[in-house]
Amino acid sequence: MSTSVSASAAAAAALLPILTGRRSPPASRVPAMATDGAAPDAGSKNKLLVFDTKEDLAVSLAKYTAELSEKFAAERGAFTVVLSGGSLIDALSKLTEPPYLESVDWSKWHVFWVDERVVPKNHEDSNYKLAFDGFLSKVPIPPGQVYAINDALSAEGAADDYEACLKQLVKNGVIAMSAATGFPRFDLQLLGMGPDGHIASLFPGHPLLNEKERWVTYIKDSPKPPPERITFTFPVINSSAYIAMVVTGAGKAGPVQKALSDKQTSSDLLPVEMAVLHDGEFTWFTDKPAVSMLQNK
Ligand SMILES: O=C(O)[C@H](O)[C@@H](O)[C@H](O)[C@H](O)COP(=O)(O)O
Repeated sequence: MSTSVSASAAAAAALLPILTGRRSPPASRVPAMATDGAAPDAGSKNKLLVFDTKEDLAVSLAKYTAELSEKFAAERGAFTVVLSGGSLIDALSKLTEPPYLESVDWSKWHVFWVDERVVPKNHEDSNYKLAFDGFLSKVPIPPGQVYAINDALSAEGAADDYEACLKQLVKNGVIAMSAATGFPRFDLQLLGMGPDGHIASLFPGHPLLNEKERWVTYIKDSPKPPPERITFTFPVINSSAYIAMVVTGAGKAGPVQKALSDKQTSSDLLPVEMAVLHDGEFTWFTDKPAVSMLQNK
C-alpha cells in the first residue's frame, strides 16, 4: 500500500545488504525486504515490512489479515486466528473500521490466544479483556468462536483445559493439523515481541523453550508480571501457516537485530529467534526505531 512505500523503500535501501545474504544467512530466518512498498519478493517465505507510522502499519496489517481471512474462509470454511497481548491489539484497530468491518466474513473467524495471564477475564491484566475491549467487542465474531481460557482454573488446569479445547476443535475440523509436525496448524498467529525477545509467554532462558510434546503449557514464574500464565509451545507456534510479528519502538531494536542477523549461535537463541515456521510465511511488521540497529550496522 502507498502508506508503506516510502518507509519500506528507505529502510530497504539501508537493510538490503544485511538482509539479502551477502554473508549467507540462514534462508529460513532472514526476510526479503519490501523495496517499493508493494509486497516484497513473493517467492520468499520471510518478509520484513518497515513503516513510518503506527497508522501505516495498522492499515497494512488490516489488509494482510483481511486477505488471509478471505483465503482461508474460501479454502477451509474457517479462519483460525491467534492473538497475543500487548500492543498488538492496538495495531488491529483498522479491522474494526470500514471497509473491513463490512467486507470481512467475521462468521468464519475462530479466535485463540497464544498466551494468557491466569487472572479473571475482567481483570485489567487479562489478555482476553484487552482484546475484547480493543477489538473483539467491535466486530461481529460469533461469541462461541472466541476461545478464552477457563479463568476458574489453576495455571496447570487452564493449560490442560485449553489444550483439550484445541484437540476437540482439531477433531471437528475447525483447526487444521500439520501432517508434517503432528501439531495444530493455525491459519494466522498475530504475535508481539517483548524488549527481552520473548514471544507468547516463552521467556529467554526458561525451560519452557524446550517443550516438545505439549501444545499448551503453563508458567508460574514469568519475569513479566503477572507471574502465572498459559502459553502455546514452540511446536504449535512453528506449525502455523502464517505469522505476523508486530514489533515497534526503539526498545526492541536489540532483539530485532539479533533475530534478523546471521550471527546466531544455537546455544543462546532468544525466543523470537526460535520462531521459525516449518512450512509457512513469516512477516515482520515493524517501524524504523525497531530496525534502527540494523540500519546502523
Ligand atoms: O501476555 C503477554 O504479555 C503478551 O502476550 C506478550 O507476549 C506480548 O505480546 C509481548 O510482551 C509484546 O508486548 P508489547 O507489544 O506490548 O511490547
